[in-house]
Amino acid sequence: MPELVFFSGTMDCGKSTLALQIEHNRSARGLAGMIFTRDDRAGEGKLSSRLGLVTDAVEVEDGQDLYVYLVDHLSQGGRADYVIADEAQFLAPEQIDQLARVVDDLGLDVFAFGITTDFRSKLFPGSQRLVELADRIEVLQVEALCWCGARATHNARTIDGEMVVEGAQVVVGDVNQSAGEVGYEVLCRRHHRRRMTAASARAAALSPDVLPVPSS
Ligand SMILES: Nc1ncnc2c1ncn2[C@@H]1O[C@H](COP(=O)(O)OP(=O)(O)O)[C@@H](O)[C@H]1O
Ligand SMILES: Cc1cn([C@H]2C[C@H](O)[C@@H](COP(=O)(O)O)O2)c(=O)[nH]c1=O
Repeated sequence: MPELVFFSGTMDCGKSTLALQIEHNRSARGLAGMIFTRDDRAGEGKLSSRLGLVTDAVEVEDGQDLYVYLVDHLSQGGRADYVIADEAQFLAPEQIDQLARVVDDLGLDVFAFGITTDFRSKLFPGSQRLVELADRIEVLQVEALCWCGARATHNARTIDGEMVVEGAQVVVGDVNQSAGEVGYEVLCRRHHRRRMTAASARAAALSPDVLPVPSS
């Protein structure tokens, strides 16, 4: 039975790498994938992993009907044996419904990859719809870690290493950004709740309040 599978995890946990591996294994067996993405850091029409792999993809536009796109592609003689959708958190809920229809009416597997929650730990609308509709949700096995060593479950947005909680839901960016740029850091829930990033934890550890007082 074809399935809609949602591979989810924090930023930087290997989602795009897995998408590229699925694509590689299937195309090595002569299957043809339709690869969708939206706002990948590598630029328009790209699906990229931090391991350096990249492939071409169809850049999804606002209001684009993904079911109709596939039907048009197939009826013009194109092939599609399965579908990959990376950065699926950026898709509109209607586009997730269209992907579910691709599974049910066209009989294709759809593998969607994305983060579930934003920097305020609120669901992205596309991810919410995936949680509602997916046949299966797979949490990635390679755990990203918080600076404290615990499993990272949340995504923080940072400016100069400090966590921010105001701003637009969508700001394309990366972990390990340079000074002054909007960046991201993955944290465990405890440290996300306390807004404690690696930089603020380091600063707190160096603060005179917590330095050991020499005994006289
Ligand atoms: N230099 C490296 N050596 C080994 N693994 C790396 C290296 N850089 C990144 N990675 C792996 O790649 C993962 C990020 O992969 P990526 O597919 O870009 O993540 P995502 O799509 O989830 O944001 C990291 O969690 C890490 O496991
Ligand atoms: C938390 C959060 C992330 N984003 C953006 C930042 C990146 O461009 C992508 C996630 O990419 P990855 O391949 O999973 O690393 O999402 C955002 O726009 N808003 C957020 O709150």
